[in-house]
Amino acid sequence: MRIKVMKFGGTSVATAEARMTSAMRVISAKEQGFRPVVVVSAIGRKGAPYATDTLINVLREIDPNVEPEPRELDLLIACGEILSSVIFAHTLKTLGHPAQSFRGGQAGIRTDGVYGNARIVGINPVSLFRSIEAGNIPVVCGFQGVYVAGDGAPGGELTTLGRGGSDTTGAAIGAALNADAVEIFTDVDGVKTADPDAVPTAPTLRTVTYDEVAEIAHLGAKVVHPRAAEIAMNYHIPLWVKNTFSDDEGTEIVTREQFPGRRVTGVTHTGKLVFLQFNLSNVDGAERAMLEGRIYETMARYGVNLFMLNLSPSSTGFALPRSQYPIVKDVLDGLVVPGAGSATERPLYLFQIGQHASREVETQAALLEPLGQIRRVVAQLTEGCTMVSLVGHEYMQQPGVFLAVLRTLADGQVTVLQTSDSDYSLSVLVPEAETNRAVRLLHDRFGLAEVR
Ligand SMILES: Nc1ncnc2c1ncn2[C@@H]1O[C@H](COP(=O)(O)OP(=O)(O)O)[C@@H](O)[C@H]1O
Ligand SMILES: N[C@@H](CC(=O)OP(=O)(O)O)C(=O)O
Repeated sequence: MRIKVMKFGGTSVATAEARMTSAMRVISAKEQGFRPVVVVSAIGRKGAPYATDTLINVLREIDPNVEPEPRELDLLIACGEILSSVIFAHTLKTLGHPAQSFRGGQAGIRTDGVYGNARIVGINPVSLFRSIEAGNIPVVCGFQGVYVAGDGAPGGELTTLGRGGSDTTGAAIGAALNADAVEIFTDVDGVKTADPDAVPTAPTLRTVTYDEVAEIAHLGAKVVHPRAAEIAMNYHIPLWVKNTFSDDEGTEIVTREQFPGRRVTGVTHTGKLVFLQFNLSNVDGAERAMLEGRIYETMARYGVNLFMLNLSPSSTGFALPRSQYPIVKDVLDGLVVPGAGSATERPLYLFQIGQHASREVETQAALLEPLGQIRRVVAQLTEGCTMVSLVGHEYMQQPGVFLAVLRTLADGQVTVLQTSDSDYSLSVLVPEAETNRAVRLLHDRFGLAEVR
């Protein structure tokens, strides 16, 4: 059985017309002899009545000061994909092609119990195979699964896979069904050398490797979810990114062996970030590792996505998405960590975010005053920044690339606040207002308009 998984993003199912275009692509795959399995995202983008962001706001608007429970939020936002899959399946039916919609759990997608950012732990595709064998086109809700705890609720708990997670559903279903290909349909021709909003002339890459695309995605390009690229790579599933609304051939994602060589692939940028640099010069040498451990354990426990990590004998720091900053401020500002030693001698480390102590920190300080010596661990706070990254393979560690990045930005009068690198990327933290300019400068400097 030649199965093709076809994932349609929010814009590809946004209107009846868009759904018709998407449905015709599914029918065409069926006519070519494939057994299509569809994965859909919620209808439309921010502002559309059933888009994920709109559903999140339904709870936030009740009282912005009360964070919704992640479990409840997942139950609500998963409705966006449920609505979308039923409508899409019915659209196919009206065109004469039997179709059946499936919630993530009904499609056999099991996850861990991390609401809002669950990971798929296994897929039992039996219901999808049955549906296909009965002549249907299954239409699976993207971005959701079910967590079944050993002694928990018998039907399990609904979970979502993190923003943009329908791509992950597509790749995972592709792996579970041993699909011939997974196609991610969106509103651009494929993976481009930069976000077309920043560089409208950015060309579409014809071929990228799984690790390049995972890096591009991790460093901010929404076009494919990094976990989708990882899953497709691990299970050797051919992956494509295509435009629902054009006949462009799209981007094929392949292994490094299939596409060796050295190049700069693209420039990406993240959304708004906040940068925190903790001054540890006040901390006894032996206790630094303990405090660093405490900071990073806390970030991991709250699922905070960290960028630009740095560690030195006197400080440690990282950038994080602006949207996650309230959680971090909540847990770290005013946190008290006792140092080693007897109750009367040990220092009490008091965390403070920003140069000016909040009321929370001052209250803690006043309460702790009689108990021992307080040592403040102050984090310098830089708000309103983004990370711009040059992505490529076998290139980043070449002598001179880093210098070229810094010179280009200096000549363009872009302030660089921090830098970091990995095997596949070089990143700079810049003021948010300079993001698009920095992307364009690097795109020009590395000749990306010519890359294919
Ligand atoms: N390097 C890139 N290549 C292609 N698209 C990109 C890139 N960086 C950012 N994007 C953005 O990603 C969008 C597609 O992702 P997304 O909004 O999640 O679509 P969908 O709703 O179809 O899943 C494009 O409209 C484009 O603006
Ligand atoms: N609807 C979810 C999941 C998703 O993947 O959406 P899209 O494919 O439209 O990016 C979200 O907005 O996060």
